[in-house]
Amino acid sequence: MIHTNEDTIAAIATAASDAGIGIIRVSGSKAVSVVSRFYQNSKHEYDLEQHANGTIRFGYFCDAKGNLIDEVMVSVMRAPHSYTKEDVIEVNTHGGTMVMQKILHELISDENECRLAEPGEFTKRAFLNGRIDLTRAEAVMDIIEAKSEFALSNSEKQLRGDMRNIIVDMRAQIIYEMAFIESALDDPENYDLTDYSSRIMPMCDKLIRKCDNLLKSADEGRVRATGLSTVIIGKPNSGKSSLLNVLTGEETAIVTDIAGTTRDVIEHDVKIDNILLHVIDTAGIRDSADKIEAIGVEKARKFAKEAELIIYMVDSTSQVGDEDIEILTSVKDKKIIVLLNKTDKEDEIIITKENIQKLLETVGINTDVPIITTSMILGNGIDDLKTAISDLFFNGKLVPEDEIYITNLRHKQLLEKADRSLNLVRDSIEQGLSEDFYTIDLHDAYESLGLIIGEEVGDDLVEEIFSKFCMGK
Ligand SMILES: Nc1nc2c(c(=O)[nH]1)N(C=O)[C@@H](CNc1ccc(C(=O)N[C@@H](CCC(=O)O)C(=O)O)cc1)CN2
Ligand SMILES: Nc1nc2c(ncn2[C@@H]2O[C@H](COP(=O)(O)OP(=O)(O)OP(=O)(O)O)[C@@H](O)[C@H]2O)c(=O)[nH]1
Ligand SMILES: [Mg+2]
Repeated sequence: MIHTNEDTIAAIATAASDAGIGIIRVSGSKAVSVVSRFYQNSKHEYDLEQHANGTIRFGYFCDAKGNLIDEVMVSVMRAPHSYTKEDVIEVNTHGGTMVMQKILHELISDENECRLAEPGEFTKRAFLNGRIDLTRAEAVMDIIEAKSEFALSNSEKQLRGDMRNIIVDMRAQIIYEMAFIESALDDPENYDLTDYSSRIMPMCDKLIRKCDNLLKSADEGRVRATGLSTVIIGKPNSGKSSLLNVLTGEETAIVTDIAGTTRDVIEHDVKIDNILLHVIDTAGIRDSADKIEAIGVEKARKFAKEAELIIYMVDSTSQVGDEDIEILTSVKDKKIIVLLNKTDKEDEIIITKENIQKLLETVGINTDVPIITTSMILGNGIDDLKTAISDLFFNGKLVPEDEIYITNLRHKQLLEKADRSLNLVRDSIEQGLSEDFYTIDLHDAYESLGLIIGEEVGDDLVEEIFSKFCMGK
């Protein structure tokens, strides 16, 4: 059967796991009549067709033969006042996977009337029916996937329409100039292009700056949203796994006093204030005859190479030397924080911050690398570590700013394209080319920005974007 946007669709909107309540959502012109077939009110006196909009009522959901499946609550939201702008019914059942599946199965059994929704199809309809633009539809997905305070708050801003408004505003400025040029070329008597280039130049610069600022936010936005990949490396027994455990607040990794305890990499997401870190604990680096340990050491080096942040762990009660130089050299171009650990063993400390400073100089690492004294046993130095991370990556700003960050690769690429087109407009102006030259590039910029909010976007792209959504959304 060919799926169309006119079909009535149904899907489980809540998680596919046992929960208190589950919602099965139905959308489309047949929604009310399809659900009516299975819905009974306690006194049989009540008809779904009469159900007041936006209200919820108790009743029974029975199968086609009239056998009770579950007691439910049903809400009706008629077009256009619904999520999809179509008639929407939500059946609230007990949230067992079995009961939700059974009800869904009844609803979609008669395929001509109602079929299973594709992933993201409800939100796709909200977009196609004009309730939300593409950035807001994408925000819905981002909210569901958000794993940090930042990711969530940024996506909520996008859902609110902040991104859309910026783009709409930029496009309005572009189309105004395009219209002006066109009118002037058609009707030179009434529209004067004398000195026009000195007027359009500032506008162009402003738009380019806007693009550049948004693009700048993209890299920071990604780190903030998906987490900073952070690798803890150092010699065996320095306290790397202890740090991971302190950060996660649980026994995530095995800690013993035997050098070479950690062999494989251990990964864990850790939230530090508003920053999400993807922390990777690794095997202590040394030459090992043990085959398994040697593989672990190789892995540690590989992960360190791909990391965005290196936490270099040093045992302050143990000599530093060639091995440290060798490890630090391999990560010298990364952002590094050095932890000088085990400082609770006051009498045994032989390595100081100054020694580390010298070591870093030997390796040729910038001397403003933070060196923090810590004790994993006492939990000392963790706050300093947090501050150092926020300084390194966010200039000390931990609270998300009110500005919106670009976190979507599609938006980033289209903004880059618009940026390039606007720079071409700028070049044309500088070269004193005639106005009709600008319009081509202005139009390209206008189109690229339009694709971000979903105007002039083709069916293929719409399919691709919404197919990444989850079921029932
Ligand atoms: N039960 C339930 N909870 C949900 C949703 C839902 O669809 N059902 N949502 C989504 O998945 C989100 C809420 N988003 C929504 C956005 C708009 C409309 C809506 O009906 N809008 C209409 C009418 C607005 C009104 O009456 O004020 C409109 O914009 O025209 C519904 C939900 C999160 N929680
Ligand atoms: N006194 C003291 N002992 C610590 C501290 N941090 C870790 N230790 C101890 O040092 C030993 C090694 O700690 P681990 O966290 O397993 O060290 P590691 O760097 O993961 O070691 P490998 O996995 O072998 O590379 C354990 O006995 C820890 O209890 C600290 O700050 N002070
Ligand atoms: Mg370890």
